[in-house]
Amino acid sequence: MKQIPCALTIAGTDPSGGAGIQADLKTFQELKSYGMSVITSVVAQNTTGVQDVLHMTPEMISRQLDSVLTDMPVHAFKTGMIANIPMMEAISEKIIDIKGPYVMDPVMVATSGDALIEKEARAFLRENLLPHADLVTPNIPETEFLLDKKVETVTDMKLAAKELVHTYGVGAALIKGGHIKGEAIDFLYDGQDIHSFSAHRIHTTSTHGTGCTYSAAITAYLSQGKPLIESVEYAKRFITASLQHAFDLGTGNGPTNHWAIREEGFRQ
Ligand SMILES: Nc1ncnc2c1ncn2[C@@H]1O[C@H](COP(=O)(O)OP(=O)(O)O)[C@@H](O)[C@H]1O
Ligand SMILES: Cc1ncc(COP(=O)(O)O)c(N)n1
Repeated sequence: MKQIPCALTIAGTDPSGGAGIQADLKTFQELKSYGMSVITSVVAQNTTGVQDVLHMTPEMISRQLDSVLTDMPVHAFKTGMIANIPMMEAISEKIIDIKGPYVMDPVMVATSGDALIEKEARAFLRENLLPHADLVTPNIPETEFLLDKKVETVTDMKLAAKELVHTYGVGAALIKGGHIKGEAIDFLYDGQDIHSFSAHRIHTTSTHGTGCTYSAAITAYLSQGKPLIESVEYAKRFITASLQHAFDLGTGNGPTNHWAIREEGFRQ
């Protein structure tokens, strides 16, 4: 029987469907991996910002992880919003048993500017969860929080990727350049070489959930057994198309278009 690629996301929710668990599951589905999810926080949010948050207990996160891990294969998984230290402890205890690659999207602040992680938890994430990850995908502000220094140029981005791997023990680091001027260029350091992934900057305000969708696409491709560099390359095309055809929905920063590859018609 054909093996079904299975991808898991451990993240917060977005009832308006553009970010978090909802974006991840849509992306897994679109890219033909079987999607599974463990919810860390229920977030009342939409394209304009975050209205309220309810955190799951660490016990409930562990129970959800047990439900998945005792019954289902996980060929790759990602983490997104993990708001506090007890949640991080619960997650790090369970994920060490998962064999598939781990993609960490170190979610800290929503596009709207609302904080999604407690300040004291940032260092804990870096010291305790990051070393378990095969890939971390910070945007520029997240890279600055993780390394406690300014990242302003492409040279800074490349150095930051190397520092995350060599000093903090993550397998590979992809620094995303959505927040600097010019080309939308991302740099991946895999422990050996720097690889760049570039796209023309698209003039759109529909960027809600961009980081979630990108890391979910990488996770989907990894769950299918594609190598890291190829997974990032395909995911970059996916996120660029999703931004190019982004939906004009909501009154704030609209969601990206998870169906975009059908419109672009490129092969996966
Ligand atoms: N306006 C844009 N045009 C094209 N690509 C973009 C644009 N904004 C972001 N990207 C790309 O989208 C991905 C997410 O990047 P970024 O915005 O930095 O992350 P986040 O959503 O986590 O803040 C990266 O590949 C980045 O280069
Ligand atoms: C639950 C959750 N996780 C992550 C984000 C970040 O979204 P973005 O990719 O726009 O920075 C979000 N808004 N909500």
